Amino acid sequence: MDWIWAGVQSIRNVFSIDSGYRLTDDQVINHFPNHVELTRKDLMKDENGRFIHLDFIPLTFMLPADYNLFVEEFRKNPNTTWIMKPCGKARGIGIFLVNKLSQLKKWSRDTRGIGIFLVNKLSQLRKWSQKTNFTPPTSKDTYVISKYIDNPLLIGGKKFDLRLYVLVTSFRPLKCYMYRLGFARFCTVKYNASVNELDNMFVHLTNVSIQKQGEDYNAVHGGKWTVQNMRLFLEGTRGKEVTDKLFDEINWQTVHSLKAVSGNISNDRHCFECYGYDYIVDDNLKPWLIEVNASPSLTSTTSSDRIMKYRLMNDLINIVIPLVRCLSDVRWNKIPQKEHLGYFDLLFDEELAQQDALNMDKKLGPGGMVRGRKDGSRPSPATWK
Ligand SMILES: Nc1ncnc2c1ncn2[C@@H]1O[C@H](COP(=O)(O)OP(=O)(O)OP(=O)(O)O)[C@@H](O)[C@H]1O
Repeated sequence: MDWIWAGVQSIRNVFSIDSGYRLTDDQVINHFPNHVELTRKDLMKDENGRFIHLDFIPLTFMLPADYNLFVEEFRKNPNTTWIMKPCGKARGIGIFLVNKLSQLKKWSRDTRGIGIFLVNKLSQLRKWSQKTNFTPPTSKDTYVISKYIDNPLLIGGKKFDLRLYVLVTSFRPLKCYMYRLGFARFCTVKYNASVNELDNMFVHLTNVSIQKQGEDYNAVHGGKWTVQNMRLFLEGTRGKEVTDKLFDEINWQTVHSLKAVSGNISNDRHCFECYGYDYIVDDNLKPWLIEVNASPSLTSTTSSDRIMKYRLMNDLINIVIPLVRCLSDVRWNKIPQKEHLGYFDLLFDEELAQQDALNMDKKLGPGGMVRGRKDGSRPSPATWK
């Protein structure tokens, strides 16, 4: 049996028709062929090729392609701050905040090859393409610009985000697991939304690679808190009910982001994926999905980090390997017994949900209706549909 752990670059070679490589019945690999559908900043589209707009993802535009749409939106709310991110990069590289259109114009002048300009006639485009010998922008040239969540929940006055690990063993039917040992990553400098601090990345970006460069970085705890400690803190300060609701909402958003792309993913049974989900929680305790990483970093910055990542790999192997052994029969995507899940919890099993729905229909009879919860919160995992 072969367990292949490949980088996202190598995956293209493995699945390319030219490589002539075919996975055998006892081989599994850690990415789906087109996993980028969920993780590339500019690619989250539905099966009809339309951008997915989910109310838990900050409003986002592509630049330069959506510049006009962006300007329209900007003018509606001129006091909003936006965050610009280069599409093909990670670890906070090339990110900056914008709160004036003039900053964007300056950026477009300073950035060779990505002139932003307004077009209202096709003839202008034609002229431009002749002049520039038109080549479509590559991911290197494109940026996403997203509404900046400027009211993050602060702990000790500092902004943080959550890194959660989600294992997907099948997209159709969707089967996914949430890891209990995720963590919160804190900024080293107290949050300050004032315009003067917009350039201060130690205030705004929670990436460890950025924070590590700051004077106040603490190498012992690495500016991290386990999700479990975060949960306890929130239960103590805000109450159990709202804390449970927050984490239910995070689980629900995760499932919905996966379901949104599930129709587009090549659901190869040799593949599994361990995604790194990044969430920011705002001061109303609403979680916002910021990014999904297909290759979450497995390097460690502290000793507890090392132990956690070791456990993560161990638990992941314990789930995936038994599934590989049944690749050629119907058991290949069965959910393992609870005691074999380690720190993973089953997040969603579409087969189970369909079965539940069927049973519910039978119970209610024709025209029956399933009501939501009285407090308006989302239903529990077993019945997510
Ligand atoms: N819309 C937003 N509102 C507030 N903060 C944001 C927003 N988007 C990103 N950030 C902050 O910027 C950081 C970097 O953003 P993001 O994770 O999207 O970029 P990245 O460079 O791809 O990082 P990674 O290495 O995690 O892939 C986040 O960790 C978060 O702290």
